[in-house]
Amino acid sequence: MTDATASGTTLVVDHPLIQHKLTLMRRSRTPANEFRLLLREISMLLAYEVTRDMPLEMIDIETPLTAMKAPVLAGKKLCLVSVLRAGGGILEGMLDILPAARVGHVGLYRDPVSLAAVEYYLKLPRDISERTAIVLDPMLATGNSAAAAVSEVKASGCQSIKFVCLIAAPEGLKTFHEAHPDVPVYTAAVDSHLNDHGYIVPGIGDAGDRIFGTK
Ligand SMILES: O=P(O)(O)OC[C@H]1O[C@H](OP(=O)(O)OP(=O)(O)O)[C@H](O)[C@@H]1O
Ligand SMILES: O=c1cc[nH]c(=O)[nH]1
Ligand SMILES: [Mg+2]
Repeated sequence: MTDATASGTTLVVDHPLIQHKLTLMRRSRTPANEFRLLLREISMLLAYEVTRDMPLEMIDIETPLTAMKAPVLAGKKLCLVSVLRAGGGILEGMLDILPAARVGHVGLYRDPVSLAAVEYYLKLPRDISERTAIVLDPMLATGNSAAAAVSEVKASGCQSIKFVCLIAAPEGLKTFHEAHPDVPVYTAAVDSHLNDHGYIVPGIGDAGDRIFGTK
């Protein structure tokens, strides 16, 4: 499902396999090892969707039987940008499908009181301006972290950017699209709302804590 407003595009990847696996992730009793595996599997399926418009070119090859023209990926190469920590959970599955992609990292945590994104690390490939960047973070809650991560990628000169998450909140999508109307958001679900602490409801809880078992 695609929701395109004047201020930006949200694509909800509602494939039944993704929806089934997301339900298993949401359950509070799902242990960290299963949670990580499910996120990795969903990320492979999201990779399939976010790369759907990658251009192809024809090259000459030889099969054991004959010569033929066959399609290979053309044009801009990819850079996956993982928002630490929780973005690492999506990065693994994306790299399974896109092993030749370069990888950048943006370290951000959410100030628990102001809910502002605080940056503590940045490392992007030198040639990122020649690539399409796919920024990865499972949660888009207030949208502050996603908007800050994409601002860093833009500041590096990259002009072709997509954002991939697992769950987004309507409030955060509005904030994000207003800040970056040119960057489409791919998500497995848009949930109901944010609670008073900025957590997505019904959500999955704190993605980083659930991936790494830190709570
Ligand atoms: O949309 P926002 O309101 O900014 O919230 C989303 C951010 O919160 C989580 O990170 P967190 O700050 O918990 O850091 P962590 O990945 O280290 O746990 C999540 O992974 C996002 O980066
Ligand atoms: O619901 C939320 C909101 C922010 N960060 C998370 O990990 N989960
Ligand atoms: Mg966290």
